[in-house]
Amino acid sequence: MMSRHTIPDTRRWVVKIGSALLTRDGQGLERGMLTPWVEQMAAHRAAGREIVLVSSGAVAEGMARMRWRARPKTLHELQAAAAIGQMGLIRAYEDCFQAHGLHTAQVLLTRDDLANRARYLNARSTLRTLLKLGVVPVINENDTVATDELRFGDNDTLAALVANLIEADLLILLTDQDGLFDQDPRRHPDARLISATRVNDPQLDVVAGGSVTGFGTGGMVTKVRAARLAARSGTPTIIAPGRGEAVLSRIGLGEPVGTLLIPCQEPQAARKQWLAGHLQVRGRLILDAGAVRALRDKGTSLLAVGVKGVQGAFNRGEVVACVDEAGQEVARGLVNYDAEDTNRIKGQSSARFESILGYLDDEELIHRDNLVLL
Ligand SMILES: Nc1ncnc2c1ncn2[C@@H]1O[C@H](COP(=O)(O)OP(=O)(O)O)[C@@H](O)[C@H]1O
Ligand SMILES: N[C@@H](CCC(=O)OP(=O)(O)O)C(=O)O
Repeated sequence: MMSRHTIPDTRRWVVKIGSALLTRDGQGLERGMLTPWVEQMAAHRAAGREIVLVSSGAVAEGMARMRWRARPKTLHELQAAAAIGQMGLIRAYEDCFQAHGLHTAQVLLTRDDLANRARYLNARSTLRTLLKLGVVPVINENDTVATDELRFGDNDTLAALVANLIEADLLILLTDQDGLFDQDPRRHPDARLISATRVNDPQLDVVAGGSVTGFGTGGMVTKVRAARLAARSGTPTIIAPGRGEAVLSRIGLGEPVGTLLIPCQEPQAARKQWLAGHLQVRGRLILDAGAVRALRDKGTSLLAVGVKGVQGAFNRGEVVACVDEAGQEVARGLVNYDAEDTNRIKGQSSARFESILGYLDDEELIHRDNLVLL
């Protein structure tokens, strides 16, 4: 099993710096704050590690520049603040990394970019190319265009999906606390730090609370969820204190910093991770009990004969959720027929597809290679 001892051998890191840490309670960015992190990341780069940075703080920096004291309420003001602040964020990182002879690249992503297969593959190749060129990508959500339904919302989720995208060896979430505690240390001064546990530890759902500062988003809830997402590519997560002395250097040495969340499954194939990380599905297929058993226990493809109902308007090749009769999601996958044709062939064996539809594309409704169990 992986442990702290294996961390020094990790090569590709995603480091996320959270809003709560960067904003200094709404005062905006201060370059001096970035200096130690950048210095340590540059040292890791020089030692052969690849680093992708996910940085929050655009909205807060935009607010500070416009001298807005309260977080704006309307979406367009928030998006304007993000656009203003992102300039400062990127400029600050560029200056700091340049001082170490390193180039940076700005990458702004929306949830849709990772949900669309072609754009996902493009983002992956671009990031890989940047890493090969020795550049440090600095990623944030593209807040200017992201609408509510299309948002990651918090950068923990974004960082985890980036870790999946590039199959990172380690995800580090730098925050304003020493790590994950058994209760929120802001409210309970006697809270105790959890040093390491597996991502499927049910205790995690009990202890992780939300964010209370008004600057961070999601708190520990989204960090635990991010660790579980990252685990799909076999990537362990460390939630660590951004203000801790030499925090990134110590993590690289395998020292017991923060909270280590350990994956407990074999890494999934990249295509399956993409499916599982898909935050939006186009439709739902309601399966009978036999089909649920076949998917879960036998790892088979989904056949139309086991489908009782079809919901949503989806096209061939889009992602749909497979739910049991109680509505619980069992799996998701890329469907081989559009919603209208799926409705016509549901409950039927593939031998009848041609007479019903006038053509036969695939015998399976979802092939097992394009299906991931949840
Ligand atoms: N069990 C817990 N352990 C540590 N912090 C917790 C816990 N539950 C809730 N929190 C809160 O999570 C906050 C960090 O999350 P957040 O504000 O979203 O930061 P960031 O911007 O770094 O993502 C902490 O300031 C803390 O108040
Ligand atoms: N994209 C937003 C950050 C979202 C956010 O606050 O996330 P987090 O750092 O996880 O609390 C920004 O740059 O302001």
